Amino acid sequence: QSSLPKRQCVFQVSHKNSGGYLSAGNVSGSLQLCENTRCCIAIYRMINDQPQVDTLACGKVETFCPDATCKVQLRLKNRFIRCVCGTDLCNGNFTWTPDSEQHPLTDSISAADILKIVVLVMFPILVFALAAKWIYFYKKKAKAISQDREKNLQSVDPDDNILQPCSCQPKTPASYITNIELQQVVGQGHFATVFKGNYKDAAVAVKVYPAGWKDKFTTEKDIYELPLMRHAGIVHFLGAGRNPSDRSWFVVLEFAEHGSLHSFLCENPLSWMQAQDMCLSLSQGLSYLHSDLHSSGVHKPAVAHRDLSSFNVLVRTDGTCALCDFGCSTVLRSCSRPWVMKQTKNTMGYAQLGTHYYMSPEILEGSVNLNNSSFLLQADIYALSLILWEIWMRCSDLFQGGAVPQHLLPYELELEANVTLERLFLYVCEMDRRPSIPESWELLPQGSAMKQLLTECWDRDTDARLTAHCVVDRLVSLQADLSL
Ligand SMILES: Nc1ncnc2c1ncn2[C@@H]1O[C@H](COP(=O)(O)OP(=O)(O)OP(=O)(O)O)[C@@H](O)[C@H]1O
Repeated sequence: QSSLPKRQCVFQVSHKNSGGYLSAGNVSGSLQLCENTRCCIAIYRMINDQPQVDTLACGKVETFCPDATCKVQLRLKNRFIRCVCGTDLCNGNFTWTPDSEQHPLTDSISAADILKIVVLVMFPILVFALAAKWIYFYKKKAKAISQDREKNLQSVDPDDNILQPCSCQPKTPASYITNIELQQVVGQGHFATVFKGNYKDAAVAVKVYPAGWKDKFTTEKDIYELPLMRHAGIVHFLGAGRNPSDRSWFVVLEFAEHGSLHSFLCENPLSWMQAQDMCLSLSQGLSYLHSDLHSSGVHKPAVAHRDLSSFNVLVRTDGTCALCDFGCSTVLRSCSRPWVMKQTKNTMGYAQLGTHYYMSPEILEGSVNLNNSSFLLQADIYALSLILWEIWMRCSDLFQGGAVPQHLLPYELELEANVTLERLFLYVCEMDRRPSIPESWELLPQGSAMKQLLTECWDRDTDARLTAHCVVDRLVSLQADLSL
């Protein structure tokens, strides 16, 4: 690229996202000389069915732009039109007619593009319709479950045959999950209700799925039952079954006294050592989940969590963290690289599954390569970095001389609560922005290492992100450097 003259693109940005695109190359008037790309970009916002310029600039991330001219690509519920092209000033020459919107790209799109559009546009609609139906169904069931909560879970239905863990796991005795007394509700997720339960005077957590959510239940149970899944960084699985009275499905887990990391951080500021224990145990859990292990003839495949957030991390009494909620997870089979996904249909629905604050730029944008599932692990790393940021933002030792901020979700400050996917997309993908790191951290001995760790994990370039194993090493050496 260095021997070629720099690509010239028309430059015009709206106030909101000028920061991100200004850095893509030197601007002179309405002309920009691209620094690291040969692609120009044009983004139009649809207002009253008419496109209005949002951004014209050098592309920030595109490395591949085979089209010489600016061809319309529909994006995000048709509210934005975007094109990427690869000739000088090509982004200034954009023609649009309502027909091109109604029949998008019929002349030029490939089968892969059609698939992408179907996945991005049709799938969310389908999921939304199913979700609405489910909410109705679920509310009825949840009410019934709450009314029954004082009753014991009765013996499992032998016909369901789900208490047969894989041969590599210690067998879960059927008697273990009988006669669990359900107490109060401790969590209400999208799919299931989590109760605190009592089994032989010991606290357990019982996650109850309504009868219609067998798929979700099975995905989660199958992940817990993988060989060698017992690890301090993963909540301990005790058994699974079906309640014959209302046909609901349940998994029984170790009970984490402090509940989710999110609620813990809302209520508790942390010392540096507490924060460090949490970051380390969480990263170790993820590193273990991502690892492909062979031990004594037993194989644990790599697993991508795919819904990592501070809501899906639990805090134990000793202050360590454990991963939970594997209802969206995917097992990666690794006979030969690149990774092969076992559950491809799950992968297509990724964007709808994650808690959206934590969705990585490539997932938000839908630009992932579905043939190479290592992107699933890299998307987990992006989410991990946001959780590390959340933990450190509640660490009072990192705000000496000032009050520790209240707990905030990533991007909550910048985009307010209940941010839409569209605003998140603009902020994270188009503007390439991330949660802000306090300037005062630069004065701390560990500040620059923390900043480097976060920025390398939430890098726009998925291949540049650290592995979970590497995050563990960095956290350990961060602590070791401070102890010197
Ligand atoms: N083992 C446990 N011990 C204590 N609390 C738990 C446990 N498991 C889950 N919870 C609580 O229940 C909440 C919901 O659990 P979980 O995320 O597994 O449910 P879900 O329906 O799959 O949620 P999601 O909406 O994220 O898919 C957690 O955020 C946590 O507060």
